[in-house]
Amino acid sequence: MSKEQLMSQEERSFQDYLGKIHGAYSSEKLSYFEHNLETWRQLWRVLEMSDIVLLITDIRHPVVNFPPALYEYVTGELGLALVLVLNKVDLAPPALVVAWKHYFHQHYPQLHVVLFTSFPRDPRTPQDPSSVLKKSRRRGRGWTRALGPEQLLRACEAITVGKVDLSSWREKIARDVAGATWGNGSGEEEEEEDGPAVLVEQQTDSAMEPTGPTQERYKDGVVTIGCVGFPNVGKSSLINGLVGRKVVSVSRTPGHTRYFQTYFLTPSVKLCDCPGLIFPSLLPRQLQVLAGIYPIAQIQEPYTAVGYLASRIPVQALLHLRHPEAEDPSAEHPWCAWDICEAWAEKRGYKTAKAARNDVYRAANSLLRLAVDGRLSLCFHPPGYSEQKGTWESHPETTELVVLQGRVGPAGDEEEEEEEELSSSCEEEGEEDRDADEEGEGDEETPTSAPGSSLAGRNPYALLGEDEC
Ligand SMILES: Nc1nc2c(ncn2[C@@H]2O[C@H](COP(=O)(O)OP(=O)(O)OP(=O)(O)O)[C@@H](O)[C@H]2O)c(=O)[nH]1
Repeated sequence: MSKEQLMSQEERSFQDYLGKIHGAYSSEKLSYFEHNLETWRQLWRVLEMSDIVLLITDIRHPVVNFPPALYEYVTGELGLALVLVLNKVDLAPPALVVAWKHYFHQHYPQLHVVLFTSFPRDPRTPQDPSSVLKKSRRRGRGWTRALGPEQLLRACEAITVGKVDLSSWREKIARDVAGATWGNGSGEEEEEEDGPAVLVEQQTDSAMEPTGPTQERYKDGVVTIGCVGFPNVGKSSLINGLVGRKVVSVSRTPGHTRYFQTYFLTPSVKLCDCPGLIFPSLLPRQLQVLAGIYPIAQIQEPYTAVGYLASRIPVQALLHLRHPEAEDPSAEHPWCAWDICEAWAEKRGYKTAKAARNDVYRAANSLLRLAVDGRLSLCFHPPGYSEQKGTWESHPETTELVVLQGRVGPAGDEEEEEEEELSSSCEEEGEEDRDADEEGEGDEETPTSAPGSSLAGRNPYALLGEDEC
């Protein structure tokens, strides 16, 4: 088939596909999903050129980010190894992470499951609740602190056994670990001395040409690892974490990566970063919002999603909110979503421009952003988790994960936190703001402590209810 024939066939099939989906399900039921064929093409091309596919998911809601159709296609039709990366494990209790790992092993036996975080934190150290208002920034050698490269290497060694020499990758990890342990924190200087560690290939039109799934595997002794997943699950951060420094820009705005790029991690390991892509599903709207699938800027009625969040984690306690009608702050008052938004607007000083009333809509958007960013962390459980919680908590892999995270954290000079003015207005998700939204590096502002820390010493994870799944 010529390139033109194939392109037009893809176009037709895609239109058919969209037509069938929209014909079978009402728009209220269907989730927000990718309608741009170019983005799907990038996924197909990345899968075609890969020897191993990494499907990156957010540990807070991994099933939301796991399309079973992709599993079937990659492992069945393409016959490739699929590594499921449960990413951002710093945002979930270790026992829950391990329970999810086993859930996926059990339901999708061909998966290799790897745990990862670019921001490891010692789960034994109680989290300061004022960290809700803080944003972590990574600088210099901070990226070498990622937890998971070693596990990922082991999975790739098991997959490629005898076909590619991955010793250069193993040596790189050893160098990174030594650097992170013995480095003196002035990462940026060291980085410059190291010189460029990776060769970045910008993709041209020819890279977008289909190669067909029969492409030679492990061409020239190089393993190509394709990183795919929903927007905002941390694909770019994971690549930075593997490389050990920032090679890909990271943003909390979903859809930041637009074109796929390849990076040589070592001479025999090539990484390929694919733009995030949302698969269609029948997920309720509130869940789509909290999982970062539905753009917050497009929500007309944010209060139901706030209510969904607040009925699962104690938002008002975590944010030290005072009930708008409370004369006596110690008295118990029933809260509704509107009260929470009103109290948050009051606390943050959000006022409407005209009447200078509390800007409840802005407050609702702000709360949803805190949830999507993971600063108010709502995690979903695999079925049956609550009944077996004790078993998962005492599971040897949980203990291992706690020790591992503790060994990497706490953050040193390489990671800084700063209190952020929480933004929530709709225009902030506009085109021109995307670049401004990119997470910076090297910002040297002094961390500030947030007022009122009576929750200090309490772990917000422990506050999760039992019915979140
Ligand atoms: N807590 C935590 N946050 C993370 C981690 N990895 C990434 N993030 C945050 O998640 C957001 C998205 O990260 P990216 O690496 O840009 O995600 P992406 O999947 O490349 O996003 P797209 O470009 O939209 O496809 C950013 O705010 C990151 O700081 C992690 O391991 N832990």
